[in-house]
Amino acid sequence: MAVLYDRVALIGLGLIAGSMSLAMRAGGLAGETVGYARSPETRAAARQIGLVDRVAESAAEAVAGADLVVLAVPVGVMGAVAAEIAPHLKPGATVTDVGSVKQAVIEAVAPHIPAGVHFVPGHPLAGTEHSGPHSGFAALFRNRWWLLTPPEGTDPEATARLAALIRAMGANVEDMDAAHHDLVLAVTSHTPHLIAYTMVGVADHLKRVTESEVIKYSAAGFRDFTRIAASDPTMWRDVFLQNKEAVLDILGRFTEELFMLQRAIRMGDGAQLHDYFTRTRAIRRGIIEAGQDTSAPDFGRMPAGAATGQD
Ligand SMILES: NC(=O)c1ccc[n+]([C@@H]2O[C@H](COP(=O)([O-])OP(=O)(O)OC[C@H]3O[C@@H](n4cnc5c(N)ncnc54)[C@H](O)[C@@H]3O)[C@@H](O)[C@H]2O)c1
Ligand SMILES: O=C(O)C(=O)C[C@]1(C(=O)O)C=C[C@@H](O)C=C1
Repeated sequence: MAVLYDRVALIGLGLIAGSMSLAMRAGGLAGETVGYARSPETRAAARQIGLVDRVAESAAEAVAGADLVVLAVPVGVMGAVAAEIAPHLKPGATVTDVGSVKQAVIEAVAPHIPAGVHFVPGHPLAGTEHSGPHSGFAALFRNRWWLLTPPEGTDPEATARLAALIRAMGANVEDMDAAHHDLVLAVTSHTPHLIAYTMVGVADHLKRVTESEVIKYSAAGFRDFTRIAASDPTMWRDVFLQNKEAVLDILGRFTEELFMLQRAIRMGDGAQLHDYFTRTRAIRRGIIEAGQDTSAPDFGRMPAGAATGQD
């Protein structure tokens, strides 16, 4: 594989940045990777395991001379990090981010990007419940979608080069409008996470009544909820605060459906329940027939055979 960027700076050294670094190393895609994270413990851990080629002591040092800068921090601090690095960006460089929310990140980051530097926002639809410098792995993005939401007027060459890097890491790239992205992700990722957090919270309250039974007899469905509910609290706090409108919209619809099902149960309306579950089963079967495996944790997995990157 050819080197696509001579120097790549990764700001934040957690699951996503770590996985990118390892994937770029595996494919020989970057001349050098330089990383920075705010906490000295994270920088020390990254240095110890050789997560990047070089760990910098400041964000400014990390981005100096970098051809690609990746913002891989919680969405709530993207703007502050962009402000910090802005004066140190190399003319002609590309800045991208991997945040789970796009409109709020664009609003926070774009005003800081100097003329002559390209900003191409993005979001890999791949992750796990783990975080931190030890959690990354090179295959994370393989056969997953990676959405790019370049605002109008973004340099097409900068976007195409970033897309080539993403494909070389094994993912498939699609462009999407940022507002549409936020609504889609509110349905497929953000609200499901909130529901998982809530369900585990309910079980925790119940534990006082049932003692250890909740854990002891937890079946696959509840186990999947606990996996999702183990996700990083800072990341998810920021996602809900930064994608507030779309999540509240979907949550409102969810609550209406839940009340409707609650009423059907109370009224003993078996036909309504059966009809509803028949419809949802058809949706799941339709997804599988289209070749998309939706088994947790892969909301972002591509239809089989859609990968165009290396394997
Ligand atoms: N975890 C997922 O499943 C997933 C998937 C796709 C996208 N994302 C997005 O990717 C981004 C990173 O998520 P992650 O899972 O890699 O998180 P993580 O918690 O594993 O890593 C975040 C890193 O950012 C660092 N950091 C925090 N504040 C900082 C600051 N002000 N300056 C410099 N470094 C700072 C932390 O020290 C840590 O190294 C988030 O915006 C998240 O929404 C996450
Ligand atoms: O599999 C998981 O653990 C995830 O939560 C990954 C997941 C998702 O919801 O699909 C979470 C947040 C992201 O922004 C992208 C991917």
